[in-house]
Amino acid sequence: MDTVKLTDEPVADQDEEGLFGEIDLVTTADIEVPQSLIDQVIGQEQAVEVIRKAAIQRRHVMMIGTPGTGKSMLAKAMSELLPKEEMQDILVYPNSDDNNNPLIRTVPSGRGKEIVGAHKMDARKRAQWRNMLMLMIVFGIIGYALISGMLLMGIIAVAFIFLAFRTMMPRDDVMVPKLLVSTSKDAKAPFIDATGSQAGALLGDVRHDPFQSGGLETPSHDRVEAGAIHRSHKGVLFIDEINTLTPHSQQNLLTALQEGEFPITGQSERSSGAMVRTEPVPCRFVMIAAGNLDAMQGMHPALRSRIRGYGYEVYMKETIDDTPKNREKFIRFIAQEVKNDGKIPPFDRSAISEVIREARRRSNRKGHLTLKLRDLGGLVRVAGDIARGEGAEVTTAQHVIAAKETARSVEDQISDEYIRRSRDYDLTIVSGTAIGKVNGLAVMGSDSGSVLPIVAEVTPAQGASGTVIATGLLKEIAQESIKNVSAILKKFTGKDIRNIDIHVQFIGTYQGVEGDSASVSVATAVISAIEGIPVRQDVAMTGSLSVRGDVLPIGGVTYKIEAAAKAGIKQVFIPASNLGDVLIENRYKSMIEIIPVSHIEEILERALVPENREGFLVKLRKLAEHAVQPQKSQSQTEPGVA
Ligand SMILES: Nc1ncnc2c1ncn2[C@@H]1O[C@H](COP(=O)(O)OP(=O)(O)OP(=O)(O)O)[C@@H](O)[C@H]1O
Repeated sequence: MDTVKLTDEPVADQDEEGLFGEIDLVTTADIEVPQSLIDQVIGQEQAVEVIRKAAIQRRHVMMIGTPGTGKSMLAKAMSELLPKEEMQDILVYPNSDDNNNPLIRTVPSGRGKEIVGAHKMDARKRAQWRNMLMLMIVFGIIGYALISGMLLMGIIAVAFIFLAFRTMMPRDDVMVPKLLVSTSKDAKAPFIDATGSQAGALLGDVRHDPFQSGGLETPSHDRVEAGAIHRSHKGVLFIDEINTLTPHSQQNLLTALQEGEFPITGQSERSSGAMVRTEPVPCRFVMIAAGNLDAMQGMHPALRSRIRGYGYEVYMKETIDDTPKNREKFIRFIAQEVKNDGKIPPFDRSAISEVIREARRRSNRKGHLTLKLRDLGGLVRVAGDIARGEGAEVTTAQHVIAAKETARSVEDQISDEYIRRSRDYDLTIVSGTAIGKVNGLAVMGSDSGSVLPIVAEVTPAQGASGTVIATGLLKEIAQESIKNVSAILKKFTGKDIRNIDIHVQFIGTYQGVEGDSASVSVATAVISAIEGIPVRQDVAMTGSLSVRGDVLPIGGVTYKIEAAAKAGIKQVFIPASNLGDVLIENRYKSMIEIIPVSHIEEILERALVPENREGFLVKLRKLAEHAVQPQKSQSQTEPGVA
């Protein structure tokens, strides 16, 4: 069993040669940033290929993946790639036969404004003519009244005429069509983001009219509003988190996709707009639906089937291999973010190295770089802002390191706060020994670790046979993993656990425990409780456990080790197969010793207090020797034991 020495050399120095390979640059200003959006996409080659194909054929696409991996960027890029089409303006006209069924007309791009302008001009002329006529009549009456001395009668007649003109003559703007969707001739295909839209914003709406009579009403065609599906006519309609749309909206969206046109009606039942329904309005858009895996479950099956039948589904990658070619792309990514921001100074080689190191760290996987580039872009911008604030010409590694401190996730900040609180109340003890208590490790959110104390207690069985009772906010996999621990207990304690109930408590699990990475800690805590051997509290551990006691890899190892170091833990046991994933910050390296392990026995040997463990270890070895003979047949039955 080895402990791991991590050097304290700044990474920029360690890596710089290998990191930049053939690339000759002083700062990111030397890197050329591609013009088109699709060429700016990093690491999602498969998605890029799908988008290119789908654009040529005008197919729909569903992109599933983690937020910030470039889904909306690809959707925008698709609108740039769509084959050039004649754009159309959409107009809505009053219908003299049925006021509640406004008419829809499409005209070539740019004509819509001209038509509405011409109608308005006409209406203005008619209004001027009418006003002139009214003035002439009024002056005539006043003149006659003055001559004939019937002034009072004259005033009454003028008022009557005025009212008659206002209420009985049709209003001139009533016949002016409304420009529902306006496009310009040279514009690219529209890109409309309808994420989180209510039914009205998505499918169009007709506004309510509080004055529905007496000449004060607004004509129904004037109250019609286009929806995102209409505004994206001949372009791209992007909907992220598609599962958040109501089933009713999804059903209507499906109809719009199938028909290529969709009438607009008032979406609120109580509004006067609900009585209005236009002729079908064209909406031939390409839909890009996006979301994480949950989105697929919440999606209307018919809508999903429509996309599958007439388009592509693509899964967004979360990491890419850490190869020279991919690192080159990452350098270009930093250059892109700097250029797109426009205000921050370029990054020098040391700053680039630091960002790439962070990309490795955030990938949570050995030999990989993260593709959650929105977050990484955030780090680039914060580092740039710090450099700019200092008036620096270039952004350096120091600025990136400072940015990492500033741009910490809320989970990370909460985790610190939790560590402080648990110290105040002695919830997490990082020194001395205790029976049945182990410092486990957990991940909060996606990038923050925390120490998770686990306590076990053994009592005589209440029922016919012993049970394992776990408390704390445990999700399904965590519950399952605890059941599996009983197989280990039989093997490692040699005791018949039918006569005992084992209680396991996860302390302070406000966020809930997912996954089975606490199973080594549970096993150690329970063995300690059953055997009455104290566990060192200055150690922490993480790892999944096979029913045979092998320690299996887990996620988030870097963040877990950092959390243990922050809490004051001196040694941490991690699965040996996770060793390559460890990319902890330099400042933690001298604070903690990392011990890779392959089997629970290695943990027990180290974590149980030496004075008390010898008898147990001798027994353990004997049990292991016994187990060698029948191991083959036993291993086939073990997985069923829980
Ligand atoms: N693959 C990528 N290549 C280059 N830049 C990227 C990539 N992914 C994300 N980015 C950067 O992150 C920003 C945000 O990404 P984007 O909005 O496309 O993510 P998303 O997957 O749509 O996330 P969400 O689902 O939360 O909307 C982009 O504008 C871009 O600057």
